[in-house]
Amino acid sequence: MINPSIPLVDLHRHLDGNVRVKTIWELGLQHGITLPADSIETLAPFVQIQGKETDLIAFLKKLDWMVAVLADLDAVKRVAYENVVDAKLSGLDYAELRFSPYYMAMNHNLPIEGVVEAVIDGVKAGVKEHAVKINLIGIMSRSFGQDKCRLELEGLLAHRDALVGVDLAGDERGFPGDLFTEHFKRVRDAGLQITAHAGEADGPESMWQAIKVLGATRIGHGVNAISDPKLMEYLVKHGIGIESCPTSNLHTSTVADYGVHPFSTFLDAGVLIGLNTDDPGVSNIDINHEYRIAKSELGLTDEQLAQVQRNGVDMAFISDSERKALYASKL
Ligand SMILES: O=c1[nH]cnc2c1ncn2[C@@H]1O[C@H](CO)[C@@H](O)[C@H]1O
Ligand SMILES: [Zn+2]
Repeated sequence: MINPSIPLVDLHRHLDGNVRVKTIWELGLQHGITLPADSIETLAPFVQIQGKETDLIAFLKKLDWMVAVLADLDAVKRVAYENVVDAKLSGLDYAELRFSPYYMAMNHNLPIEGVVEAVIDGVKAGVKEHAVKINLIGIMSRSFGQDKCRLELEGLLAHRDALVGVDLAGDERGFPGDLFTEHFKRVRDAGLQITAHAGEADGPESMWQAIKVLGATRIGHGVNAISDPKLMEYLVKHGIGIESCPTSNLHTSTVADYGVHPFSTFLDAGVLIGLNTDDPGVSNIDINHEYRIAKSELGLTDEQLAQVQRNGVDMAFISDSERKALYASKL
């Protein structure tokens, strides 16, 4: 299913949506934080999807316990470190881990910039011990509004050199992209790449905005593009990458079931589309699961799966020489 001669990548993976249940439990104990359950087993349903949620907002609530236990910067560092270990354990050659420093900081009033530093430190420590290539994408969590996102951006830009890009995540419907026009101008001025969650909880207009107003060259999810032929054409013509996360789409009720997921419509149209996990801890999946689903439920052939695997490498926020080296590492 996964072609061993092509690098395996995951470009859409929330580090703060991938905290191990055991770690939530242990950090809760360590810091005297009251959790909604009295064992690891009974805690799991509070942080992992059971079946599916009614919408994106309900899904996102599952992440709240993952950040509720981040009582100090050591906890943040631990979570970042474990994310690298998890990426390695799932067989990834390269991952882009994204995180929202304000969301991680807010429960215990941690310094936003300190959270960014702790994530960078944790990832560095992980990479040192485990041979896997990792880059970081900073998130602005739109659900907290323009001002909080400004603070978040400042914390991120203070460590601009440790990042490859910036993303916009959270409540897409309630907080449209154009609220963050100024923010993304600063991101572009800083020379960082841009991806944005769009076409997940809202329609094609939200994707146009992400591309034309914010400057996104990749789109997270983008499921709803298929209702706009002009947009589909634009994606192909301009090589805009779609970071698809099918199981997440099922869990947020963005699609009713795998059978109606438009993944192969994108592929057939020639859109650069890849497979990713989104929030592996919340969805209780890994990247292998997504490739299995793509074959058994989305109906992709082995050839198409290989194309998707290469698409991931081709849309990664890395330089051409890094891309070459990544491909060469599998030959
Ligand atoms: O599937 C998703 N769609 C939109 N936003 C998301 C998704 N998963 C996580 N986040 C958001 O990303 C930030 C944490 O990294 C949080 O704002 C969380 O709500
Ligand atoms: Zn996401």
